[in-house]
Amino acid sequence: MINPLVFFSHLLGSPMAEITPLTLRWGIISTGGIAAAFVKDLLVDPKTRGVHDIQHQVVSVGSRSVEKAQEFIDRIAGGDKSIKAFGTYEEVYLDKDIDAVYIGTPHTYHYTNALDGINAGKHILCEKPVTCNVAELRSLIAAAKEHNVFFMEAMWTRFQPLSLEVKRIAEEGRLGLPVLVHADLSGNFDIHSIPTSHRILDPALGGGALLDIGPYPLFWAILALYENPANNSTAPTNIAASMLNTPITPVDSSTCFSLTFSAAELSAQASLTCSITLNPIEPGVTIRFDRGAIVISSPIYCPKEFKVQYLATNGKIEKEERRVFDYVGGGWYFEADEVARCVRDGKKESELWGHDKSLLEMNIFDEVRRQGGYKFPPGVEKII
Ligand SMILES: NC(=O)C1=CN([C@@H]2O[C@H](COP(=O)(O)OP(=O)(O)OC[C@H]3O[C@@H](n4cnc5c(N)ncnc54)[C@H](OP(=O)(O)O)[C@@H]3O)[C@@H](O)[C@H]2O)C=CC1
Ligand SMILES: O=C1OC[C@@H](O)[C@H](O)[C@H]1O
Repeated sequence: MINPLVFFSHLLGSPMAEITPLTLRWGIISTGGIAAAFVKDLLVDPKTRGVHDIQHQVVSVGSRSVEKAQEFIDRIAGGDKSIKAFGTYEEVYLDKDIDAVYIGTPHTYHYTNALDGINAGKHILCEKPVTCNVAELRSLIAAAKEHNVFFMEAMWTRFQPLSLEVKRIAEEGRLGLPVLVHADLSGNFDIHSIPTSHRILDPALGGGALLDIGPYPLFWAILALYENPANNSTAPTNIAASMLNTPITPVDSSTCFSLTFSAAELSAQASLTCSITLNPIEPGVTIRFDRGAIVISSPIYCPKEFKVQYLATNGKIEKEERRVFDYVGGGWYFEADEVARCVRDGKKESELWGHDKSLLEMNIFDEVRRQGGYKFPPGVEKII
């Protein structure tokens, strides 16, 4: 017989729950900037964000050099002696003490790294963009199904409390249906000062604006338009794109792409831009509806506030509500919590950022690159 107190408090993630939290044991691939940010967040006590049903443990770190792996553990995890430092990624995939692998290498390595982890029977959280092209992604999804493991692109913004609230308001009906999304992510990478071997400039590492920061404006279009029930999960009927190249290497410095959703009940468009030479703008995202707007502050990968504007019949703003979000840590642990819960519950993909959304993203990026004339150097795409 189910004890209702335990049952309901489990659903609420309450400390009253008489359950042992699941500990997800992580192996980390690479020691770069995002791997450091992700691991710092894994080390934040989940109770500080009201999470009591799962927890995280960093078990091993793999780098192309064992010294770098150890230096990473010393710098990020206070030299924790229980964390293993490996000088190859393979040792992480084969580590019997881990459940899941986090991949933080440059874009063009994601396919091979994720495939190696899947083939070793590990659950995978792989940085965005999940692969170079949709063919690679299809192959990874097939491999994950064959090996019966969880697989997800690390689209961390989807799991942040602000995004969950934006989605709730967007779909509750008061604003009507969404009509237009404007979203921009720009970041000045000082491309004239960094080496051409930097991952943001090197085409062999998938350099340029689209693949690195394009996922975020697209994410907001997916959340607001693709996910809207009136869209019935249909892909855009039109994609139009253009790219500006850097004068330094053949990667895009800025990209504009627009999407039209008109196959189902929804008639809506997204106008999306990204740049590696411009500074961020405010607001980063505006979602316009029949009867109002949601206006989201930069940085759009981890916004801390948004405004909801309700329009009167004359089109003037009759009411504006401001919502502010704050939390300890960087905000990457929300995606890690999702992985832990999915693994605990035997799910092979997330309901919030499932394979369909990564496939949509990579299909759109392939088309934007085709229209913009962005080609990877030969051999970079492992599957075409
Ligand atoms: N979700 C988010 O907020 C963010 C996501 N990202 C994504 O994470 C990925 C990595 O970005 P970032 O951490 O900034 O990159 P970094 O250059 O800082 O780190 C990449 C790491 O990958 C490893 N690596 C393996 N092969 C290569 C290679 N040929 N050249 C360079 N590094 C290599 C290295 O680790 P080692 O030497 O230890 O093997 C390196 O430290 C990208 O796909 C990016 O899109 C980036 C920033 C933020
Ligand atoms: O994911 C990202 O978000 C922040 C950017 O600065 C970074 O280059 C990108 O990879």
